[in-house]
Amino acid sequence: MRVKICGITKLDQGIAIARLGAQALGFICVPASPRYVSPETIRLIVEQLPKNVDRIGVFANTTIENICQVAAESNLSGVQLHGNETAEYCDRLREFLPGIEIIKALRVKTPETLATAAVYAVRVDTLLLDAYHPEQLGGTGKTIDWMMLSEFRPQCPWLLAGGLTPDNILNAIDSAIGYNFSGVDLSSGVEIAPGDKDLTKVAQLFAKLSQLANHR
Ligand SMILES: O=C(O)c1ccccc1NCC(=O)[C@H](O)[C@H](O)COP(=O)(O)O
Repeated sequence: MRVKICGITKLDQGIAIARLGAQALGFICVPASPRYVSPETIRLIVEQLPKNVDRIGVFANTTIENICQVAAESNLSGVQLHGNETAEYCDRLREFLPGIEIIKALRVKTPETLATAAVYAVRVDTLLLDAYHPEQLGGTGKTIDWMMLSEFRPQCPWLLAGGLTPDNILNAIDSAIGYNFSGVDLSSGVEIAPGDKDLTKVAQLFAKLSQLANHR
C-alpha cells in the first residue's frame, strides 16, 4: 500500500520519514499555506531522498506555466491538483508534463462529489479523496464520512486523505478498501505544528500499518 506524507518542509524530517517507509512525500506549493515551501527548498530535500521515493508538489488553482516551472526547478516526479481544476485543465497539464504523475484531489462534501471522479479518472494517474472545508483547501485534519466510500469504484488508483492519524488509520482503511484503493495520505495527523512533522507519530503510523497483511 502506498503511503504519502504531505506537508514536508524540513530536510531532516523528509529523510527520516522516507526511512520510516513513506513511498511518497508531498510538498505544498500553495503560497497561502502555512506548509508552503519554495522550489529551492524542495530541490534541496529531493536531492537527498532515495530515488524510489515519489516527490509530489501540491498546487491549487494556479497556472500550468507555474506548475511546469516549479516541477522543473524542484525536480518533482508528480503534481497534485488540490483546487477547482477542470478535466480540460488536467488534459492540458498532461500535454505539458508527460511522464509526470498527475494526482487530482477531490474535496468530498457530499456523495455527489464522488460522482465527479469518473471524468477525472480517465485523465489523471491517481485520485485523492480529501475532506471538504469551507475556508481551507487542505491539511485541515477533517475526515471524510468513510461510509460514503462503499460504492466508490473509480477507473484509476486512488488515495484516501483527510484527518488520518495513527489512531484512526486502520478503521479508515477498513472502510476504504475496495476497487482501485491504492493507499493513504496524511499531513496534520502526524504533525507537531503545520509543516513540522512528529516523527514519533509517523513511526506509530507505520507500526499500525505493519499489522495489515498487504502492507508493502
Ligand atoms: O496542507 C496544506 O496546507 C494544503 C494547502 C493547500 C492545498 C492542499 C494542502 N494539503 C494537501 C494534502 O495533500 C493534505 O495531505 C491533505 O489535505 C490531508 O490533510 P490532513 O487532513 O491534515 O491529513
